[in-house]
Amino acid sequence: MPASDDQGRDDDFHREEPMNTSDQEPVNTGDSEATNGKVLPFTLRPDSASTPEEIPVQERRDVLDAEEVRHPVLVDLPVARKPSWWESTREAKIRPLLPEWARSRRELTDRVRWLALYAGHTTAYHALRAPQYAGILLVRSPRGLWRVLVATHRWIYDAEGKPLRAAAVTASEYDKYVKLAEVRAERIRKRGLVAFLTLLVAAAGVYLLVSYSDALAWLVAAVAVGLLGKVGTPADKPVLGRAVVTSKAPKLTSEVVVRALAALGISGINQAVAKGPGITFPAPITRDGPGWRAEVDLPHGVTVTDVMERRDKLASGLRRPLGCVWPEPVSEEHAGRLVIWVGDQDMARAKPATWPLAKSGEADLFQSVPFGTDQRGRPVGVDLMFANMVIGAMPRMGKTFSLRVLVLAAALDPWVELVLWELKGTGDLGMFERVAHEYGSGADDDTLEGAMNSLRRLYKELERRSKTITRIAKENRALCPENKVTPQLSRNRKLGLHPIFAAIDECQELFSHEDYKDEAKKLAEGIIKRGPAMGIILVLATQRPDAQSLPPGVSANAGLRFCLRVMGQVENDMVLGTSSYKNGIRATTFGAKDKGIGYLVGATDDPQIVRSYYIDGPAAEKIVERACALRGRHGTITGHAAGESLVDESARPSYSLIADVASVIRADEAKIWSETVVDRLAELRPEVYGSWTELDGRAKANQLAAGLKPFGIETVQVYGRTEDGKAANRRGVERAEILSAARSLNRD
Ligand SMILES: Nc1ncnc2c1ncn2[C@@H]1O[C@H](COP(=O)(O)OP(=O)(O)OP(=O)(O)O)[C@@H](O)[C@H]1O
Repeated sequence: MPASDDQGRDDDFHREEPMNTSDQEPVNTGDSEATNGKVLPFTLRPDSASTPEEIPVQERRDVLDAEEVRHPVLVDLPVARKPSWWESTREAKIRPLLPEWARSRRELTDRVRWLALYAGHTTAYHALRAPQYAGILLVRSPRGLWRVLVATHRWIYDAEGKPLRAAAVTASEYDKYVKLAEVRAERIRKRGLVAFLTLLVAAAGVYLLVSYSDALAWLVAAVAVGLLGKVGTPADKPVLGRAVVTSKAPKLTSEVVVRALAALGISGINQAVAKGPGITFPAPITRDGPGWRAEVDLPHGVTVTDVMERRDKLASGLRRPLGCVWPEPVSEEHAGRLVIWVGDQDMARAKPATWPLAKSGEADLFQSVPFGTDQRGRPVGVDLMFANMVIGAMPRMGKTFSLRVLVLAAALDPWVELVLWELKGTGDLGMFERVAHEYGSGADDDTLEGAMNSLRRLYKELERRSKTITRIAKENRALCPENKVTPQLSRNRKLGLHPIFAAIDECQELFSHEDYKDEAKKLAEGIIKRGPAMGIILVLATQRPDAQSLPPGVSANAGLRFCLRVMGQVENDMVLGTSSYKNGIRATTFGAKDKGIGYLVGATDDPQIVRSYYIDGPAAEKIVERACALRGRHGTITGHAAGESLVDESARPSYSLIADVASVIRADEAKIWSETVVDRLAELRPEVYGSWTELDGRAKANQLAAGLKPFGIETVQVYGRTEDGKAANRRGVERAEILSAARSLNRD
């Protein structure tokens, strides 16, 4: 860099002034050799006394372009201003008066119950062993008596002074020895008297008690034997056994945490640790539930995600099993604030908590329903109303079990209509037949058609409900302030706005079915988008969370997501939402034994790790029995549960697809494209075929093909011309075939 023209005009200007040391900014010509590549403090050109703002912009740019003068912008305040007491205190975080467990009624009851159980068990354990303890004490009492006698003798005869006297003899210190002997004689006299009097009082007391009653005599003897037995007990062989054996997890210390973080291979952490205290702890490491909680401020530039994605390495660094180590972000703080919770026990091995509604109680879907517990064993609930849910996992990881918890909760709300389809055919939801309005289990075409019919009904129901809600909102705004179903409206049977809980297990059977996939996707998307406000909750569970099994339009609109173990990033993001994997929310880190454990997104601001409540088949049956009785009382056992046929004969449509297709094909059309037929059908009967028109050309053809299949009609390739005259070859039907099928149906 060339030297400045101004160099030498005023030598003072060449001094590197420390920044902000005077009111008037120092001036520097910016000689490159002098600065040696260093960024200089804020400087002004020497040829004027003007401030930077007064220098013409172009001129300043030229100077910068030529790199003759550096102009670092002053960004820091000259003096760091300390916030006032008022400012800092007002912004301060208020710490709760009581610890979290004391504020939660459920947790408090849990603890009290546990304490009572613990006390009861310990008492019973020792009471049962009382004879054994008595025997041990009796056997050890002679040794205890001997120890008491020896100790008393040593005390009276001043045994503690013996080494001093011996030392005086060895050193031939006559005076000293005489003094010590006098002290000893004095002590023996006094202590002998105290011992004699004590013995006398004790003997008199014992004599009085013994002569008062035999029971007292026995009691005195027992106490004496007990005390002597205790004295005669060796230190390493206690009389009482342990009623409860606790396995103590190692204590978590800041040293252990820093060592583990430094072993993650994150360069930002390593550099900071090498330089000094790069990792800080904004709060002390404390016990939190059944584990330790450390709050950590990571070095600048390191994020919690960096640590979360190395959870296995962190566990290795902490020397704990993977299922014990749970790093998580603190969303209300900065991206580098990390909380590491280290459980005493592997989450998968911990005893599953009991579902709070297992024995008694009703649920209300307008409130949170208990779904599972987090790593600390705290209950986690989900607000199902106004939400939809997607559950995804690899096979056998607990998908159906977790869905079952939600269905049980819905069953225990007597106002909720249950629509349940289990498309695997194993009858995992079979116990709900007694309470479900619609139910089906199987992977066959009839069951799939039944599930499709349910979706079609719910889709239509959206329309009816939206009209009802609009009308109510117009008539009485207070009844429906937010244009959605309220608890009050849902209880009014005349309005038909009760919550509908629809669950489809193994939904991939529909979304990947050649004939149904397009329609199923459209219907599910519509329900998932518009259903929540109308009181319709759709829960979809799948063991194959990919784009074919769970259309992105469906998964993207689900408010609640629960992802148990999956194999890869795609499945993870499919269930938990885009970029979840990148943000460290990785259900891929769960192991094969982490059954029922998954990431729950949408229930709170931050994703949570939750283990769904474990309710096995027989327990679920019992709960459904209760739900059935409850619904019986409210008169809400309807549809399938009430023995009504799923296909209501009276409501069987008076039209038929084949007749409708026959009626929309003109006599001069020997062959016709399926999509043209669908458009004409929609005009003919919009309430039935209206939704088909929203499909694209190919999907319309698939839809018609699926509809005509039961009549034995297959679609064929039809050559024709589009509206703008272009030739095209598309799927279509032959008029003759349709007419013959329609005729034979009429004859039947
Ligand atoms: N919360 C839980 N706690 C402990 N074990 C569980 C939990 N949930 C499920 N399991 C265990 O996992 C096993 C598989 O559960 P489930 O049948 O729900 O799996 P799935 O994912 O539905 O399987 P598939 O895909 O084959 O239908 C169950 O037999 C059960 O023992």
